[in-house]
Amino acid sequence: MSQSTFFRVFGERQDMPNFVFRQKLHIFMSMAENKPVSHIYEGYYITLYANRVHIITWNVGSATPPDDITALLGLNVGDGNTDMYIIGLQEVNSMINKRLKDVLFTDQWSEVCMERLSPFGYVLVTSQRMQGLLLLVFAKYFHLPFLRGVQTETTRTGLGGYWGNKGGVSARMSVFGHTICFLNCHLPAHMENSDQRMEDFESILQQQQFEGQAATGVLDHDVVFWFGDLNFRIDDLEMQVVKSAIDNNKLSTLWEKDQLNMAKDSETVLEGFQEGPLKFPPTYKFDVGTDTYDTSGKKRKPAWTDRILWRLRATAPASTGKRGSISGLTSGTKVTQHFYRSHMEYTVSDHKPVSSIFTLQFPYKVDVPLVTLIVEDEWNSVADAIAKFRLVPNYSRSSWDWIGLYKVGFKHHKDYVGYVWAKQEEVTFTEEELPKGSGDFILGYYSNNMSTIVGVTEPFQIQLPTTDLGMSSSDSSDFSSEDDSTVVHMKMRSRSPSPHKGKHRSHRSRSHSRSHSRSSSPKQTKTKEQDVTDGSQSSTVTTEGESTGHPADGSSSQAFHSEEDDKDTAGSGV
Ligand SMILES: O=P(O)(O)O[C@@H]1[C@H](O)[C@H](O)[C@@H](OP(=O)(O)O)[C@H](OP(=O)(O)O)[C@H]1O
Repeated sequence: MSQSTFFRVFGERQDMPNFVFRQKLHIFMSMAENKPVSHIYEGYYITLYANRVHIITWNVGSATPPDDITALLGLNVGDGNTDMYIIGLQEVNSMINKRLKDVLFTDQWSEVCMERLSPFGYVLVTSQRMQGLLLLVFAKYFHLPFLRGVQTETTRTGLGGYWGNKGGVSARMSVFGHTICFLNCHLPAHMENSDQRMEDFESILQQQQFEGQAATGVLDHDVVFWFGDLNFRIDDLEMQVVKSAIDNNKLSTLWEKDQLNMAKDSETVLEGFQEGPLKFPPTYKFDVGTDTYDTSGKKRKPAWTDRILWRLRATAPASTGKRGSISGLTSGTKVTQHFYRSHMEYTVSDHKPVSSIFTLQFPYKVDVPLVTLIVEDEWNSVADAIAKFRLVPNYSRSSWDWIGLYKVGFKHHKDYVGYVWAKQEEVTFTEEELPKGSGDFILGYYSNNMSTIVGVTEPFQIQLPTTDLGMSSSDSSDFSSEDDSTVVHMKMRSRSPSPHKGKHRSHRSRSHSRSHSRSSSPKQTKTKEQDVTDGSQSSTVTTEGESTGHPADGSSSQAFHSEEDDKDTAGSGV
């Protein structure tokens, strides 16, 4: 690649010194050939591998979700470049009757978040609930194959560790090969409990241990985001002084009395944690339905109870970057905070939500999918409804792996239109089982051993002539013998509108490798699971018992849980 082409393609500065160009080109070429790049040259970051993460924390005070959370999610102002949404809530209504309902159905907060985010291409990666604490992790659907080793943890610290009204819930994963942990905490309330808050935080860190070789403790992760209702208060200052500072926008006078800021100087457990400046007024405590600080008999002093911090594994001194952003540098990963703000317009709770947007920059990126799916750009007839797939060597395959057909705008991996067991490298979707009507769809390959989608296609259009659909079976819930690679057409659960209106984009597989062969006629599949091994790639196959359920029920996932479960996949470099 010539220097001028490199500049044009990657938008790099024309006046880049030649030696920097050569270093960057070297990194780029190494990555293009899937060679890991283990170090950074002279402090120059290649800017290709940035992930934008939007974090929200909100003590919702048992309220039902407000009508519109568009502004909270920044969907009205965003440029669509956010890769992940992390939503940490506290005090989600967990009265016993509500809790039972939430077990049977999705809770209202998860539902409203999925409802708003799915039309923009975000799917729920994982969620964890512990009484009032709820953590939701969303990502653009095409990132799913690169979010691996997803695990969650919960720790109760209420009533001496027996009650989950206080504590922490976390989700960890490797994101394009870099380990990240998101920890949502609700620490003890009240002014006098600052030490207890620190003790509980330490206890949460100690107790939360994940499986696997890489990053077993929260602080072992390359990046940790710690957020929640941390409940720290403003010491010493009288109510009137605090309120006057808020009214006169003299917030800096309150910073040094903020208990969390003060604890940073003395508590070793807080070493390395960084936080942006608190330029928004304290987010606690408000009269519900207003922007007025507490007028109740409790007369709580305003405080920054709701916080978002981050930590890089091997910390270097924080530096102030361009445009006042805060940066840190370690292990080749860089975190830049863009916003740290509150949302005063939300009044359903006695707390205001707080949000922050971060860019994570990585010197390299593991972005080779474990499974590459290949489909036609358009399915205009039933004969087009074929998918082929290739597995990377050492992929821990299961005979319960399946390929889901998803309408673009789907909410989570179970929100499929239909599926086919992935028993051989070419699978067909029969006429009866194709979705009715037209639209943009993707295929996702679900790994039973990893409990996640490990390969996706780009959107393709299904638009079948009505005659093709005329013979559709009225009973779409039937399914055939498991020996057939047969799509089971499921009733759509909680479907969302597609963000793509009409315009078809011609894509096949989301991967580096784009070989686009397909046979002209659908192959009838009768392969038994023991024969599934792809001769050219020697993938391993886990052989289990018979399945009678649909894949989302994970009929095999408990009884036949592979030892490889939850590991960052072999051969993935994660
Ligand atoms: O959720 P829990 O575990 O029941 O804990 C309560 C919660 O932290 C409330 O925010 C707090 O009210 P304030 O925010 O008004 O302090 C209340 O204090 P209280 O007992 O003084 O009402 C706590 O008991």
